[in-house]
Amino acid sequence: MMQSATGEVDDAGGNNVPQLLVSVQDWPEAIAAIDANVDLLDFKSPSRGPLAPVSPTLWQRAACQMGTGTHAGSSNVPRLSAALGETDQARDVAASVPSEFAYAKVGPSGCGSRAELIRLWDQIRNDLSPHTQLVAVAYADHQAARCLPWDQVLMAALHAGMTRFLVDTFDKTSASSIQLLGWHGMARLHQRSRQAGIRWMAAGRLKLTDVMGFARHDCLPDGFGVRGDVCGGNRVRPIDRQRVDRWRRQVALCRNENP
Ligand SMILES: O=C[C@H](O)COP(=O)(O)O
Repeated sequence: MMQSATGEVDDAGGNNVPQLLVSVQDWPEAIAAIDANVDLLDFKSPSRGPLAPVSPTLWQRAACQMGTGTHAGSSNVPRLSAALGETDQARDVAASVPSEFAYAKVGPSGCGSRAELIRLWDQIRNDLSPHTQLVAVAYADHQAARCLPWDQVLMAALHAGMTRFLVDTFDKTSASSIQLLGWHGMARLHQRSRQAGIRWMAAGRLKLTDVMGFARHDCLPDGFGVRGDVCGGNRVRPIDRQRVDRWRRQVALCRNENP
């Protein structure tokens, strides 16, 4: 078992990083992702926004089947993650997230100050089970989302005692997080997260070919989050199992090259 700078034990097993998170919108997609051995199964409704929630019924189903590790036919038990939506929507649904979920994420759009963001996180954390960790989300296109840039979200997360940080994009029709921040920005983000002892995950219209770019620029995150690229570019279409397999192999390659 590996312990992070924040004292957290790596529950995925030793230096098994980076990990792969795949966002799914229904149960057939969840089964495909589980069978492809993803590390994190993230429930999200991609046609309704960057971090829109699925119905609580689907959360319950996942909790029942995965919480007990009884998904028939697969030995893989990924950890569960719930996208809660942006601000008010997240406030409405947070209390319905089953305690079997390891992580939840709230979109920060419209939170233009650190105080506002921390108030939102406090409200959501209050409604989540103590077993569910809230992940701080920054949008690389923060101007489009009318929220704070990533470095200020990271500092706020540190202040609020959060230990996980996701960089994503708000506008899913435009640039990727890499195009928005550049490799220089990604390297800074990586360095600042490491200094802060916060685990970070890269997302935001990433492509399979980007994975090795992170390795080349010496800024491999603790995880990659993907949806659009495993759907063949259109994130509202169903995920393609072969594409998930390719992502899993590529991420595994990083693991082997960065022991
Ligand atoms: O949390 C990860 C997101 O679902 C990424 O979605 P995307 O790859 O379509 O930008």
